[in-house]
Amino acid sequence: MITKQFHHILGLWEEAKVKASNINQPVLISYTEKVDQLDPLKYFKASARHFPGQRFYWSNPTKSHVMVGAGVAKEFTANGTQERFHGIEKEWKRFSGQSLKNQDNQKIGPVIYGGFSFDPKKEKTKLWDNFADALFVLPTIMFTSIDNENYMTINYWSDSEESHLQELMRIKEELGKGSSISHAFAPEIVKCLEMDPNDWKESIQTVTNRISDGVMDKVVLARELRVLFNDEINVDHVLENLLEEQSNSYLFTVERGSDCFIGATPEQLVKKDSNHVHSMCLAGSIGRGATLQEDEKLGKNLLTDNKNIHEHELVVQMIKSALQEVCHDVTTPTEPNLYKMKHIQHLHTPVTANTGKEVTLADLVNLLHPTPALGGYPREISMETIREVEKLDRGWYAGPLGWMDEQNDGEFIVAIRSGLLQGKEASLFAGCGIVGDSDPESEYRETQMKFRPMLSALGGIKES
Ligand SMILES: C=C(O[C@H]1C=CC=C(C(=O)O)[C@@H]1O)C(=O)O
Ligand SMILES: [Mg+2]
Repeated sequence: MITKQFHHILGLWEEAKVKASNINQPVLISYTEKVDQLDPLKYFKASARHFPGQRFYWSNPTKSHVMVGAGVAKEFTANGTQERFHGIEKEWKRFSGQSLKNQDNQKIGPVIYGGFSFDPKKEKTKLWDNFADALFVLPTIMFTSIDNENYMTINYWSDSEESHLQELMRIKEELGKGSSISHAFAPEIVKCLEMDPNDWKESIQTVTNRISDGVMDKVVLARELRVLFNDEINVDHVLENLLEEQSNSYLFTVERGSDCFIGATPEQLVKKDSNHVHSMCLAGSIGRGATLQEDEKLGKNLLTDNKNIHEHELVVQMIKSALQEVCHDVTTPTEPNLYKMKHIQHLHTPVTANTGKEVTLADLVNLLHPTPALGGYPREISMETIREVEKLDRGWYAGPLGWMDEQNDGEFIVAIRSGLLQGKEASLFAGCGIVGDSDPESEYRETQMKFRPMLSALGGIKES
């Protein structure tokens, strides 16, 4: 039976075929419909059956924006340093600029999502083989929830087969029902491997010495914790735990075959919504207290601690001056406030600005990444120092991860508090901002604290 909806889908397909032959390239069709309330996690779980290893999850801290993508309608990649941000944007524009849609809702349409490695110049290891320096996906099917309104989008091409469109319709109906399979048994940790803590602390000392010599002001050094389990890690289960425990963070999951990059980050890099730009300075950390009084005391200590204020201020200055290059009305409060999550609290300064039509999302990411919250200050010398001193392959850890739509709006976060899941292994990453008076021992403890969100979601630490 041909439904009215399928008739519409076929109609757009016929229209796209004509357009494709005129412009001599395949034309993308993006069909969106409003759907009833649907739990995004159930949708994410359900999509594993048809799109194993090809799922994406994104939610902002307030959950006013949730996206779940599945399948690959098109992939956009770039490797190496040359213009990777603009390269992806340009290629996406080439297709999205010619796309056909079934409705004029400017909010919902085709979206690509993905991420960038932290530093394309760093020597690569095999660990991140499945994650290119720039990799974005236009999903086959996407669920979007914006301000509690829910939509399903299917993306197909002028050169698709009719049988493929029928199959898409069928899968869309099935996914709309969701799946509530839950996994009661999480695998157990067999072993945790880390580089010798003394070697890491020595590298902190090397950097503080250089900072004291006036070579630079700040460098962020990270370390990796490799966690081995007695069984395969279940992505759905980890995401479910993160959703429960890290409600004040952006949550993200990018599956690439048997690998999955997942995390719960509090840190936004940039959001562009028409001419409005938002960014965030997040640097300077302390733990959470067991009682309200203790917690407030810790927060107060952080707000008045000179080392942390300096670590934070370098980020504020850099983000403000980077945005001032292409924006006007760059505004921040004069003092940082506290951003609290389950295991940690940070100094936080929100930034807003306005920009002109000619400025693109890639321009903004290119200007901002890496901020001194992940790289250091000044940028070049701190990046060279990380390449030289840090004994790990960051891959997508601390890189920009996010989405862009066809109006060139979108949002990128900084992919920290994250881990790469590969079968029975998880590689977790955590870093901290090193300034002149950093103490190696307390920086080490700070990274331990930053591993906790992922360790806990993996079932690795028992919460008190
Ligand atoms: C580099 C990380 O955190 C950054 C973000 C917030 C606070 C930070 C700090 O206090 O050192 C770091 O700059 C990480 O979590 O791996
Ligand atoms: Mg710090």
